[in-house]
Amino acid sequence: MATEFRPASDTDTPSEEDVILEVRDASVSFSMDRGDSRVLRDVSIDVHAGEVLGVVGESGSGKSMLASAMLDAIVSPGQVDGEVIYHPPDGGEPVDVLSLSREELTKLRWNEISFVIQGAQSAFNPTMTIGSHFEETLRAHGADVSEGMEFARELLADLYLPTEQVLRSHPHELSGGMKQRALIALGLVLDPNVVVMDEPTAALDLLMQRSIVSMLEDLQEKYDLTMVFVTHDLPLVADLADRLAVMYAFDLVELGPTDELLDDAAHPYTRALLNAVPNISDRAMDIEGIEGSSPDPVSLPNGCSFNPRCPLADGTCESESPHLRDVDKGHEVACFYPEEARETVPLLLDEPPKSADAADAADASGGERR
Ligand SMILES: Nc1ncnc2c1ncn2[C@@H]1O[C@H](COP(=O)(O)OP(=O)(O)OP(=O)(O)O)[C@@H](O)[C@H]1O
Repeated sequence: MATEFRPASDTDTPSEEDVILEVRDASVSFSMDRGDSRVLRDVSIDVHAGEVLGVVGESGSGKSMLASAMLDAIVSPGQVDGEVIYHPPDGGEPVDVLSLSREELTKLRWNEISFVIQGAQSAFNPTMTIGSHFEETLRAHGADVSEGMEFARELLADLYLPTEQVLRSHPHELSGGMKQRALIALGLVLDPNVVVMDEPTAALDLLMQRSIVSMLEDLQEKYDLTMVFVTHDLPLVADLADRLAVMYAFDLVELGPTDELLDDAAHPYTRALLNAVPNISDRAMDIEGIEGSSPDPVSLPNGCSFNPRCPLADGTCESESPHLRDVDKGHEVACFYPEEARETVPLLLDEPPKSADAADAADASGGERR
C-alpha cells in the first residue's frame, strides 16, 4: 500500500538555472580522542530559488551539520570542507560562503541567508525586550530602523502574534510558541532570500508545531522565500516541502519531489522511516520502528552505511558504497537495489498524518495561538 501524504505544492522538477545555494562535497569532521569523527560526508545538494527543501532523518544523522555547513556555522572545533556557493537571485556574483571573512559572513547570514535555530529560549537576551532585539539587529546591519520596525510588525502579524504586546515584552513574558515565532520574525526582518531552519519548532507541542508550519507556508508564499527546513519529524514537513532530502549516517541517501518520495520512496531506509511514522488519527495502525541503531561516526560500517539494518543487503552492499543516482526524473537514491526496495519493503501507511487538520485544530483552539 502506498502512502498518500499530500505535498505543499506540485512543482515541476527544478532546473539548474534557478539554483540559489549550491553545496558541493560538504564534509564536517571533529577530531576526537577515539578517532576522526566525520559527521557530514561529502554531501552535495542544490537548493532552488523559491522551493522548500525538507531535510529529514533520524536523530544524529547529520541534518544539523548540513544546515550549519550551508552557513559556515559549524561550532568549533568542527572542521568544514567542500564548497558552498550562494547565487544571488539578482544575478550578482556568486559568493563562496566558506571563504568569507567573519564580517562578510555576518552580513551574508542576515541579509541573504538567515538561520533560524531551535531553542528560542537561549537565542534572546533575557534583559532586552523583543522590540530591542529587532532594533539592534536592524541597526547592526545599517538598515533603516523605522522602516525595518514596520516590516517587523508585519512579520509578527503574519505569525499571528499581538504585535505591540510582543515588542514590549521581555522573552520570559512570552510562551514558548510566541517566542519561537518572534525568533522566526527576527530571522526574516532583513528580508533574506533564503532561510535555513533547523528544527524551528522542536521544543513545542504538536498543535503549535503544526500551526507554525502552516504559518511558514503562508510566509514562504507571501515573501517568495527559499526555505531549507530541517526536522526529524517527517510528517511535520510533508505538507510544507516541495522536495525532501533524506539523510542517513551523515550522508544524503535519497532526494526527490515530496509526493514521489512519500508514495514511492526508493531507499529501504526512507521506506523504513515512512513506516516508523505514527498516524495520530489511527491508534490501531501498524508502526514499524527501524531495527538496529544508527552507526557511530568514528566507526562506520564498510560499504553502504545502512547495510547492517537493511533487509536487502548483500555482499555488494557490504563492500561498496552506493552513490546517488537517478531513479526517476529529479529523484535520486543511493542504493544498489531501488527497484527491489520498492517491491519488497511495503509501505504500511495509506493515510497521511493529519498535519493540516492539526493546524486547523490549533486555529480553532484560540485565535492568539499561544
Ligand atoms: N560538537 C560536536 N563534537 C563532536 N560530534 C558532534 C558535535 N555535535 C554533534 N556531533 C555529532 O554529529 C553527528 C550529527 O549531529 P547532528 O546534530 O547533525 O544530527 P541531527 O541529524 O541534526 O540530529 P538531531 O535531530 O538530534 O539534532 C551526531 O553523531 C552528533 O553526535
